Amino acid sequence: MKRLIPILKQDKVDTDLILLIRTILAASKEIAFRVSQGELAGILGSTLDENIQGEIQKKLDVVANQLLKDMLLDDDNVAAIASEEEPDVVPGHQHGKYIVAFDPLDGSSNIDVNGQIGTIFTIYPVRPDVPFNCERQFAQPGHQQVCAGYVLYGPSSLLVMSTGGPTRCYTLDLTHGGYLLTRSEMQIPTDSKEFAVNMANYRYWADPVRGYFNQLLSHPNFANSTLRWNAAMVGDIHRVLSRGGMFVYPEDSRVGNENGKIRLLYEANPLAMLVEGAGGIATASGQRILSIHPDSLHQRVPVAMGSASQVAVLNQYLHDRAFDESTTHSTN
Ligand SMILES: O=P(O)(O)OC[C@H]1O[C@](O)(COP(=O)(O)O)[C@@H](O)[C@@H]1O
Ligand SMILES: [Mg+2]
Ligand SMILES: [Mg+2]
Repeated sequence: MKRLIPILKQDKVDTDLILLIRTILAASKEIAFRVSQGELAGILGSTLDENIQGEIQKKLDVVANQLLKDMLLDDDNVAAIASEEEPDVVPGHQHGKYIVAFDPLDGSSNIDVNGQIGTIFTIYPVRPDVPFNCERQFAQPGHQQVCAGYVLYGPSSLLVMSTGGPTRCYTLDLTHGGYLLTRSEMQIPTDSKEFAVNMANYRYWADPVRGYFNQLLSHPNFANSTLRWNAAMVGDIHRVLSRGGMFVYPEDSRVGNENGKIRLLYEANPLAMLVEGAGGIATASGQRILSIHPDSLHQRVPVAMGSASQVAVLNQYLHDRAFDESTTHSTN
């Protein structure tokens, strides 16, 4: 089985970037160990603190965030970091070549029930035109990412990562502690019957979104459709990368959810790079996610990503409904 570092060298990845990836993965192994220890490691349950998202932080959110922060700030290649659990940019080294953003623990609501959880990360080159430690460093569209990945802490710990080429999957080998290549090129089937959405939010959706899911649940064209929802985007996207399907988190009428729940910088962008690298598509209201120019660290985007034709059908439906509504209004 091939090991990670020789593969990155073969892919001609910059040496400093390889060292930085190694730093992130060292933190992920420590998190994987704590996760496997569960209550024995005292990582279950909540803190009394609220993060910038207005969510009560889980103990493991805080532990994972601190582990990644400590290790990254020790790395000279890092100019600045951003995290779901940090309100602002955390400055690193003035001459660092890269900036890193991460969701230290994705699927927080699954922690106390031993469900699937993960860590999502993304790396960009530092912008030479703005100060190394300011928020504008992170105002780069997703297609500027030089590396994106997640570690899924499940029955086995898996790393899925791209440095711009294929989306590859590695398994953490507990016998020698390294990630070994287990899937050299993940390819998403173009079509699928599986979809992932939190249907309980139906009441908050706009009519066109409701209309699409009404069709999905009743129209003969969509017979045999199957719903899967892991409550951890990293787990749902891993299933999509492994056997196809579509992940959707629409905008809705709840306060704060005007753009849905998924954060652009450290959730949507890295997962979009992996999905596109595996032949799928990743959109926000029909627009390519990787072309969006971020305007704030924790901004959210409505998401539809996965099997290309499945996502295209959804976007076409929403586009047609929006068009119908606009023509109806203009003729009234
Ligand atoms: O509670 P809901 O509506 O099912 O939302 C689940 C979604 O929220 C998330 O858990 C948000 O991520 P965090 O756990 O990192 O906050 C996603 O992973 C998941 O897809
Ligand atoms: Mg998350
Ligand atoms: Mg999180």
